[in-house]
Amino acid sequence: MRYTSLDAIREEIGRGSLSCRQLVERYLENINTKRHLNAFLEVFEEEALRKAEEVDAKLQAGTAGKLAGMVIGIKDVLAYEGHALQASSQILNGFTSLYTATAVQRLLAEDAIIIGRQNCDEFAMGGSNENSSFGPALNEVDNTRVPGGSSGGSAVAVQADLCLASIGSDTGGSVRQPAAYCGVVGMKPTYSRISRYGLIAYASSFDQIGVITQSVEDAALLLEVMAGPDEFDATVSQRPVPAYSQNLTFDRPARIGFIRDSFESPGLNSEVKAAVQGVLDQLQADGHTVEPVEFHFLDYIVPTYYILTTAEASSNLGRYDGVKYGFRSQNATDLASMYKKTRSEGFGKEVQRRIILGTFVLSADYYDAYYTKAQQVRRLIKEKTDELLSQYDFLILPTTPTTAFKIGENTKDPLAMYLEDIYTVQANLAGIPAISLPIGKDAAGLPIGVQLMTKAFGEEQLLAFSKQLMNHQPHLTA
Ligand SMILES: NC(=O)C[C@H](N)C(=O)O
Repeated sequence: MRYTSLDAIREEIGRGSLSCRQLVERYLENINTKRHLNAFLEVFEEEALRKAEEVDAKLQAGTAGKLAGMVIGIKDVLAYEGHALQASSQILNGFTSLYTATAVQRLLAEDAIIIGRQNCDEFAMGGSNENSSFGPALNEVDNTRVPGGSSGGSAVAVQADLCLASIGSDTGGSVRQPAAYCGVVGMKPTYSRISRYGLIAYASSFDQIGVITQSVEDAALLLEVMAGPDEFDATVSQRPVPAYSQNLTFDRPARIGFIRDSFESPGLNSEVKAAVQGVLDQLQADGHTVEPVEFHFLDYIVPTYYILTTAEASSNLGRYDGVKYGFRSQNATDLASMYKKTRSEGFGKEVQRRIILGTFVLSADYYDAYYTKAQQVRRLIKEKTDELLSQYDFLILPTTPTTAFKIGENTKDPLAMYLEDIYTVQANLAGIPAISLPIGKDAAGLPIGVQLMTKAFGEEQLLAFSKQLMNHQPHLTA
């Protein structure tokens, strides 16, 4: 028996047959029996139980917040005061957060229970969780396969019923891709919708906090709680936040464009293609307008993404120098060797690769050829995407070209790994919201996800339509 939404939990609590303490005990037991999945780097056992008792008392008194009964795991890139934080990296070994991320603070203020810190790719760089310095998290469906990444531990935790929801971050698909591989819901809102204060920076013009849940309803509720202006992050939108969870009805025919180029790309697995085609057919049968659209930038989006994100990362990660945070090499003889050795020993291979690539594209001789050019292409991608979204309510495409691949399969070939992001990075380049919904399984039982994108700040219609899509097709429920 598993709970698939906060509503189901609250109903049971209301009936008197469940308390928050019992709920947390149940998740702790699951975490314990499924330790091999390596989803959590740390479990806040005592603290979660204490908080559960507090929430039980508040529920009795009628003073509990919106998220009472919601047990959440947070990706190891979100600051939580007094708790270790290390982006799954050795360079932050021994570091403790001095403050709490705004998003996490808002969850706590609504009585969410934070149960632990989740495994991910180092500094959120990766698509398989294999770049974690704590080893990969494992896909629960098949332990020889990756859960996706970078929010791999967060997706597995929801897949394996170790918590009800997870908070991850999405720079180029890090919430949606693992959600697809694990058969759960993953949503990344509009860039600037949620404060990034307290989120470890990877590529600041792309990074967004996102949610991984079993139901669209829970995604809506979490987004509504975390979103909105924040004095600690000047890039956050001042737009008021709609009550997403109260407006989940979508009762008109939608105009849907499916990106034809994404269906014709050679790397697309035939079972994934057939599953997404099945969704399109169903939508059409339901009276929605479904039309193919041209998007000729597909070949450019992965290079553009990796030039710009590595450039931003090379700058953001400059702060880890052994002076201020976490790890410092013991093998240094002078200041310069301290910087060098700290960074060489503290960062893993993929992070070093990206710092070097980013430094290269920003170097004086190559700046215009790569960085400036990539900024221009980003603009074109954004303009084309916005244009399509002025004609269509939603754009639909697969979340990923394949289902979860084998551990080790892509580690020797970074380009193959980067190409897994081909369908997800468009939303980050354009700054628009996108969601991955579970739509079934391949012959081996591996989950498949479909992705929907909508215009900036269109979260309300995206969530409402997603709910309809999930409810309407019985096989779509997680
Ligand atoms: N961080 C992300 O959103 C995932 C992407 N695969 C990356 O490595 O950049």
